Order: sequence, then C-alpha cells, then structure tokens
Amino acid sequence: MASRLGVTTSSSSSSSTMITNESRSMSFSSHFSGQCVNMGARLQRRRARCHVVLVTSMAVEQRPVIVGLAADSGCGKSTFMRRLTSVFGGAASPPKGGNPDSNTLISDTTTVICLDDYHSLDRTGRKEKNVTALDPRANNFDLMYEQVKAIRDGKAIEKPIYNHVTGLLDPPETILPPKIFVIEGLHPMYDPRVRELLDFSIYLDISDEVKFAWKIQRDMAERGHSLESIKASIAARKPDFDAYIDPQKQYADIVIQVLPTQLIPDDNEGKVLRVRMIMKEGVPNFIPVHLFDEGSTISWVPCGRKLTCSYPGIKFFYGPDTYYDNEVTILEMDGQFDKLEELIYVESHLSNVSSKFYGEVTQQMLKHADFPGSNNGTGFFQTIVGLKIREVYESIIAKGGASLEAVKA
Ligand SMILES: Nc1ncnc2c1ncn2[C@@H]1O[C@H](COP(=O)(O)OP(=O)(O)OP(=O)(O)O)[C@@H](O)[C@H]1O
Ligand SMILES: O=C(CO)[C@H](O)[C@H](O)COP(=O)(O)O
Repeated sequence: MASRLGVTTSSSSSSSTMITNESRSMSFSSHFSGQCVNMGARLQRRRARCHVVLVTSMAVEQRPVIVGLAADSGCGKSTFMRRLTSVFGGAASPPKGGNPDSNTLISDTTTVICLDDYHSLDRTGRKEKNVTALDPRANNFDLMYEQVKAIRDGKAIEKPIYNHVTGLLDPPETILPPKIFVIEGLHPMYDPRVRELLDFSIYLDISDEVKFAWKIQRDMAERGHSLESIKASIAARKPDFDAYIDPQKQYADIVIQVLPTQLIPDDNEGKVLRVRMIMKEGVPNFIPVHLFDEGSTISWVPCGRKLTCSYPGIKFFYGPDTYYDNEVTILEMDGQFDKLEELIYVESHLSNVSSKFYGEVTQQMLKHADFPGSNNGTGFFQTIVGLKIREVYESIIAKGGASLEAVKA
C-alpha cells in the first residue's frame, strides 16, 4: 500500500495509520522494500505484523535527533512536551485521521511517542500475571530498541498503540522519521541499547510528597478517583518505581528535581516548590546554564525592587556538585513568582539559557501562563530545557553529525 508521501507499508498492517510531519528533514522517493523486524515477543505472535517499514531511495540529509524523557505517570511529561513543541513554533496534535486514542503527538519539527505503546501485556494480562506496567516483563524492549533504531536510521516504523481508554493493545500506527524524535515514558533509559541511541536525555524527578499532591489534584478532581484508591495505587507502584524507573536518573543529561519548599518550615501543603535543575558536565552539544558567574557557588534572593515576591519569597542557588559520580552544575529555585512578566529580571542574570533573543524564556513562560507550574521553577526550568533541546538539535545538524552518511560510517 502506498502513502501520499511515497512510503509504503508492509502488507500485513492493513489497519495501520499513516502519520506525517508537515515539514520533514528527509525527502522520500516512491520506492519501498519491506522489512519485518523480529519482534520476538508474545505481542508479535499474537498480532503477527511487521513493525518496521524500510524506506529506500531516500534523498536523506539528516537522521532524526533522538531525545528521551523519563518520568513516572502523572509527573508532568505532557506539560513539558507542550512547552517543548511550542519552542519550535508549532502546536502538537495527535495524528490526523488516526486512532483517536493514539498517544502520539506530532508537530512540524517533533514527533513525540509514548513508550506505554511498548507494553507487551495489556491491562488484563498484567492483572493475570500480577505485574505492574513499570515491570520490564510487561514491556517489549526488543521492539522498542529496533524501532527507535529504525527511526534514527531514517526508516518509518509500524508502532503498536497501547490504548489507555480500553487497556488493550490496538493496531499499529505508522510513524515517519521527524527532525526530532522524542520518546517519553517510564523506560527511555532503562535498556542500554535504547539509551545508546539517545542524543539527549531528561529525567523528571518528582518527590513522593509532590507526586502525591499532583495525583490527588488530577485523579480526584478530574478523574473522580477516591483518596484511598490514589494512595493504594501509589503504594502498589512504589517498589517497581524504585527498582526500574528511579535508577534511570543517573543516566540523564538533565534531571529536574521537584521537592517541597524549604522556605516554609514543615510545609505540608505542597503548593510552593523547590525545583533543582541538575545539569551534567561534558555532554556533547550541551552547555549548562549559569547564574552570574560560571563555576561559583551563589545563593541569591532576587526579591526587592525588580521582582515582586509575596510570602514565602524566592531563593535561587547555583553551584557545582556531583551526582551519581558525575560532575554536575545545579541551578535551584525555591518559591514562586507573583508577576510572570518580572521573570525577565531573573532571566537577565542567567547565562547560556540557549535563547535566540533577549527575553525568550520569559516570552515562552508568558505564552503558557495557564500551564501547570508556570509560576515556579518547574515551568521555568522546563522552558529552559526546551531551548536546550533546540540548541542540541541545531548543533548536531550544524556539525553534520546527524547525516545518515555519518550514521552509516
Ligand atoms: N509543574 C506542575 N505544577 C503543578 N502541577 C503539575 C505540574 N506538572 C503537572 N502537574 C499536575 O500533574 C498532572 C499530570 O501532568 P501531566 O499530564 O503533564 O503528566 P504526565 O506525566 O504526562 O501524566 P501521564 O503519564 O499520567 O499522562 C496535571 O494535571 C497537573 O495536575
Ligand atoms: O504507568 C503508566 C504510564 O502511563 C500507566 O499506568 C500504564 O501505562 C498503564 O496504563 P493504564 O493504567 O491506563 O492501564
């Protein structure tokens, strides 16, 4: 079957959905030679489909740049992704005309896939085997690796869909290689083979107290869950979270850590947050942000004439540290902004935020003032990380490191 972009999908995937990026870094000619990947998992036997589409005769200029975003469920991945795609100018939307329950988000530059789509056990299967979705046994890492590699090599894939509405595995959707391919979910850095494919990686590290507050807010207010069921679900996931998800933060190039404030003694409301951006040193194409003076250790209370702060105020910290034996730079913000437009005052004291013009971080924050976390360090640092990803992408392209010729060599 031939698509409008001239990419042909394998014959057995008749129910798959073609997904396109409006502007892509590669142009494809009209020929196809099909290739089935050995999925080697129960899912493959059950569904008996080919899951990689080989695109031949490509006039390829560059391979996609691959970004991994890891976090537990309900920890702000979607919000972060919306901030990231906005940095590139376009809105992200689910595949047009595809499965309405697809987890994929496509914009001009980025395609974001959710790694829940690589669950090998559906909801019933997990219940029968008494495993959580965080357990590697409930996920198909062979397929994840083969498909992320295929995208990195400039090939389209037939990716499964995990349907969160029904709890079932739906027929696959076709994903074409974009400029930037983001894999977000529970395990982007779990499998060493997948980890090796990442050009840049981020871990959202939300402390238990804050995670609990966010989950209550969302699952009670928006999804009608009871307090008891939320507590039970967090407790049931905790051992697997500690075993399989949390350790991935040691591999991340940036960790955004979200903790309760230290500005209010014994705070138990969880509304004011202390957010730390932990940036690894020596990562290719990435220079950490610094405050005032690179390499110094600085504690800064910016409240006063140029920044309005109500109780409990705002405090920044900046300095070098070690994290899992790696040298890192930490930028920390505790507290929240009263007037978002005054953020320009803080931005003007930061260097290496990877903005293209003066005030770009503040502009992005104002644009999405209604997103969760826009008045504190979560939104502020997520926005900066979005600009960093753009810079990583642009510098890989500028150096020619993403040409498919370089990949082959
Ligand atoms: N920075 C933030 N500040 C306050 N609340 C937040 C923040 N980020 C997320 N939340 C809360 O957490 C909820 C989940 O956020 P989001 O949908 O972005 O997470 P997710 O990781 O994509 O979740 P899931 O994987 O379950 O879809 C939001 O509805 C909001 O209530
Ligand atoms: O940890 C999760 C990541 O989003 C989900 O709980 C997992 O994907 C299972 O989804 P569901 O609860 O809808 O069956």
